[in-house]
Amino acid sequence: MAIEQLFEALPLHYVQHGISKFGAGNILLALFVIAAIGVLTDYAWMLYLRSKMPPGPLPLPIVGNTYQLPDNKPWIYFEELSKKYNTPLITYWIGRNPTVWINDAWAANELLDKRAGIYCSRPRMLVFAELGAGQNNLVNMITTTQAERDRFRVQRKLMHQGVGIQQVKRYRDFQNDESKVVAYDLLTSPEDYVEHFERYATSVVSIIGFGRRVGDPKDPIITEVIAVMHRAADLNVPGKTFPMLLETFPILAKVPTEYAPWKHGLGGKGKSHRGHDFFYSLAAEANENPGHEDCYAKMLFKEQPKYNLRPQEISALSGNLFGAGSDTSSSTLITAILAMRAFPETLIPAWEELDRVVGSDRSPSFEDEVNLPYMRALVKEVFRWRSVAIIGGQPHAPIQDDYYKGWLIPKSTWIQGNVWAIHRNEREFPDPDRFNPNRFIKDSPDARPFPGERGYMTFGWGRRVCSGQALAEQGTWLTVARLVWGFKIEPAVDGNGKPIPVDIFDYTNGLNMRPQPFKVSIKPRSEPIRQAIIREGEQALADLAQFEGVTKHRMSSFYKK
Ligand code: HEM
Repeated sequence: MAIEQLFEALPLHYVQHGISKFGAGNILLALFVIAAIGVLTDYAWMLYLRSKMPPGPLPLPIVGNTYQLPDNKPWIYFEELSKKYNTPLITYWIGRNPTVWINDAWAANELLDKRAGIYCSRPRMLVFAELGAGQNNLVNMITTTQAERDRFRVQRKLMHQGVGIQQVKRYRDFQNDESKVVAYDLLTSPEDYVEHFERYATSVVSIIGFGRRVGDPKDPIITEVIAVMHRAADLNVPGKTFPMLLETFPILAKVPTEYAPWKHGLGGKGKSHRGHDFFYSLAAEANENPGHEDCYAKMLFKEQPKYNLRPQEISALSGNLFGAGSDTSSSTLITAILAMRAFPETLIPAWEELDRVVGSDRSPSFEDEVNLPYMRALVKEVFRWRSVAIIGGQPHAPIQDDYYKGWLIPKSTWIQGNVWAIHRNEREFPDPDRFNPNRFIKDSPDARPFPGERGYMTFGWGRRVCSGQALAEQGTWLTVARLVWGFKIEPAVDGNGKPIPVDIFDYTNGLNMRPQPFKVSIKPRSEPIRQAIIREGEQALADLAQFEGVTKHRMSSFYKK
């Protein structure tokens, strides 16, 4: 920060005057000495902090450990480091910025859940926050001052009014209908399963938010928003290239975008609000449309005077439904298909249970959940096996200095929960890459103690735990149960009739990860089941007709402006 201010405050005429008085060589020498002292002092400070903080590799001056980072999936590397140092926490320096990586469920629970009041903030984030919606978006909100915490509470409350545990029960009918449409669509184009899942997830949040369903998998609201989410997820992986290096050299963010290739593709002054204008326009349009009085956008406009909501806040609150809810939920369903394809033996007990409790004439409903313990365990294992938010979403940050096992965790440090490492710890999940629902069956020899009642940390922690968790859990349960009930998930075959293998490690590199495209055969399990899927699908489409509608807004047109 001090460097930035100095840079900004250095008027040109001082420099010219200095050169004529002392000579360019002397000036350069003086600058070099000052810079060297600056770097050494800074490095001494880094080493001092390092001696107090959880262990990790030795950082270099200025660049820290940045250049030791692997090109891909750094969470695997951090898991290895944690094993190497034999500590649940490690410190890794991206430039001059230390990040504490939590690689163990019990440590994550102790710090982020039990000490939630301390670890409730986010750190200063340039790429994701300051060049975007900043404090207007709940996801980024720093909560170090009382005023910030008060605003955070308002935003969490408003999110809760939309997708809190009690609220999401109201959405079950149309969520169930949209899930029936997925099964119906899989009958005609099973090879497009990714599109069907994306349409389902987007449509559910679109009905909640804007009272409008999304019936066409090619609707730009799906393709454009998911593309933006993938780009954001890629940008936010800790890396040794720009834009992540901006986090450690914030001064570079001040350079005008036209002279700063490292900022291309990010927001910029005057342009960074385009995405927000888009979501605000969607919300305002929904607010003016007659009908669906209980949609989230209308609620926000109703509450606007009471909470003095800024347009950017309305935009972020409603946009988060898409941003946080559609890619995550659809990626989880893709993972479920991969798991079923790679571990077919896990479907046999599920089919036995579904056939006994539900039968072939209808698909499972929310009411069946209580009678389907194996299905419940299978869905929990989907959440555990390959969690979509693989580094726990955005970092947390403590609002004061804190200590864990004698190590210092300074105020505002980046704290990242390494869900990859947490969910692959042999102590809690023996043979962790095996998809094994028995881990979640009570008293099973494969079950192990795990902090918290759910048995996984897929949705984050403490006061920042995912606001949409209840919605995502109920929808994932229902849709996965329906897929298992309805379909045989088998190897696809190539031109020579040979089964096409799948790779359970072949995932994307984003902060929200999903399997790379893979081929699979999805066929109805029996004729009566096929008939039931058609019957229910057609009925669901008729029920959903009340939500048909089009928007005049396109995200791409906002970006072209
Ligand atoms: C499978 C689906 C989903 C997964 C795995 C997931 C996971 C996460 C994770 C890990 C976080 C960060 C938590 C933390 O910082 O400790 C998060 C935050 C958040 N999620 Fe989700 N999410 C999902 C679906 C949704 C949905 C459907 C919505 C909304 C409709 C949503 C809204 C949010 C919001 C608003 C936050 C920010 C909370 C805050 O910073 O206070 N998520 N989510």
